Amino acid sequence: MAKPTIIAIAGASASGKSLFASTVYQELVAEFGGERISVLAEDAYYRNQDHLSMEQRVLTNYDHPAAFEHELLAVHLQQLREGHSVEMPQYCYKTHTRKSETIKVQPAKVILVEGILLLTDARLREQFNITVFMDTPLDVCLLRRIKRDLEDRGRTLVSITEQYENYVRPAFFEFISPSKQYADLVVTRGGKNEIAIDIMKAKIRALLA
Ligand SMILES: Nc1ncnc2c1ncn2[C@@H]1O[C@H](COP(=O)(O)OP(=O)(O)O)[C@@H](O)[C@H]1O
Ligand SMILES: Nc1ccn([C@@H]2O[C@H](COP(=O)(O)O)[C@@H](O)[C@H]2O)c(=O)n1
Repeated sequence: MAKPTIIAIAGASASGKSLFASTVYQELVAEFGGERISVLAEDAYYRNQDHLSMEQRVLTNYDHPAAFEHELLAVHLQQLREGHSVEMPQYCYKTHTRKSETIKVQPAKVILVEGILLLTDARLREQFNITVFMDTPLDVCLLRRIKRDLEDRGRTLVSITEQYENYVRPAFFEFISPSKQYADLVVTRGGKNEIAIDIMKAKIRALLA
């Protein structure tokens, strides 16, 4: 197989990365089938915390680069680049650790990967051929994050606001926002920006042609 093109989609929490990646992925799978494009999530590479108590897990700063096993993600991207499948971990936001099952990700001509800190790590940046930054206003992200964390991640309003003030907002200014300099493409208005979705699909179609 010819070397794949790895496309990274970064940006703040709840900026629309997953929605953008999954919309592009699903619409292209409908056209080309599932064998030519794969998706990975940086969140799947949060460090395993099985050895910690629940009280300790809650105290982890999940917005700091140290929370991620980026070294494993870099190895997996390299293995996919070389045409090997990988076992991507699965993560549970309610237990703050990995599930016991993994998901097999097949090598493909185009690989999408999305996550908050992807562009902050030079080892990962080396692997990316195209980089995208979701530039959604932080107040919009916060409102979406509150709704999502209440509905999907088993959080309370108190825990969401404490985590946001202590970790999420500071990490945006320290790590995420400065990493925008590494983006080839900056997308405004989140994961429903249809023009940006069409541009990304057109680029991928050209790569798959
Ligand atoms: N442009 C948009 N308009 C309305 N809702 C959006 C938009 N982009 C994302 N969302 C919603 O906001 C939430 C967070 O989006 P998501 O793609 O999961 O963000 P991220 O992966 O960056 O954390 C989801 O519920 C998603 O459906
Ligand atoms: N146990 C965890 C792990 C991560 N988070 C938060 O998830 C955010 C990253 O995921 P997005 O889908 O929002 O990009 C990050 O900001 C962490 O704070 C968490 O709350 N708990």
